[in-house]
Amino acid sequence: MRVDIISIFPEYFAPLDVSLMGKARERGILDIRLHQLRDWAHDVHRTVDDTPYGGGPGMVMKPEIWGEAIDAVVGAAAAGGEAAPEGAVAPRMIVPTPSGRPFTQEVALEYAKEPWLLFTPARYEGIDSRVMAEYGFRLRVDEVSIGDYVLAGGEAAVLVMVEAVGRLLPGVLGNAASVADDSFAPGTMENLLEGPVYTKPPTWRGHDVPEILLSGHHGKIARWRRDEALRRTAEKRPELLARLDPDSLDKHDRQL
Ligand SMILES: O[C@H]1NC=Nc2ccccc21
Repeated sequence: MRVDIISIFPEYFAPLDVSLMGKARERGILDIRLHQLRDWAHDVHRTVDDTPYGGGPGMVMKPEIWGEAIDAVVGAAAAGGEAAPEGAVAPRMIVPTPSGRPFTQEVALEYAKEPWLLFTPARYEGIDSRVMAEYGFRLRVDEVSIGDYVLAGGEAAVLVMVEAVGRLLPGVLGNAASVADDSFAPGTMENLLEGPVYTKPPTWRGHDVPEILLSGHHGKIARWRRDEALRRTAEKRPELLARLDPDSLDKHDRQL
């Protein structure tokens, strides 16, 4: 998967050089390319923002700069100037914004199927809306929020999304099974929070690991884990239980 990120703070993405994402890049599973938005600002101060029409606080990011940057990143491939990723003549454009649709595990799975993503994190009050309108015709533009709170800019949201998507790509996680057992993963754990986890020692400061986990009885362990997931979900996120497909609950579940 190719991932292009255009930002005035490309250094913000240094964390993508380490750990799982770093290894995925070294192994060519993820091809992340960072671009400094100001490279397309031609005035001496490399200005990327201006005051909002209609008044109001803060600044809005200028459409011309974004247009030139996106054309340069996308156009090079679309014009054949640069090898576009296999099967993609244009990327999916993802605009992090508090006013976007919720970013969920389902959206991460959707994005993980894409050969090419373009992230356009904004600072200030956001990007002039005509940029999304302009590219809405040529690319699939998706305005997405990672949560109902306000950040200083979209860069942190891009880090969250790249990690959530990157870890789903084949070969990134050592043990593929761990994707299937994720909280919110489709299938048995869909809409359930993961239960508690334990490792050695069996007793620590007087706290014992639940006996069942030491029993080696895989059927009972799976049952205990599902019970704990249902209990934890009921306690912390009851609204998720309402989304559970009743047919996915067995007789035992219903007794909880
Ligand atoms: O994803 C959003 N969630 C909350 N705040 C934001 C601020 C800037 C960009 C994106 C977001």
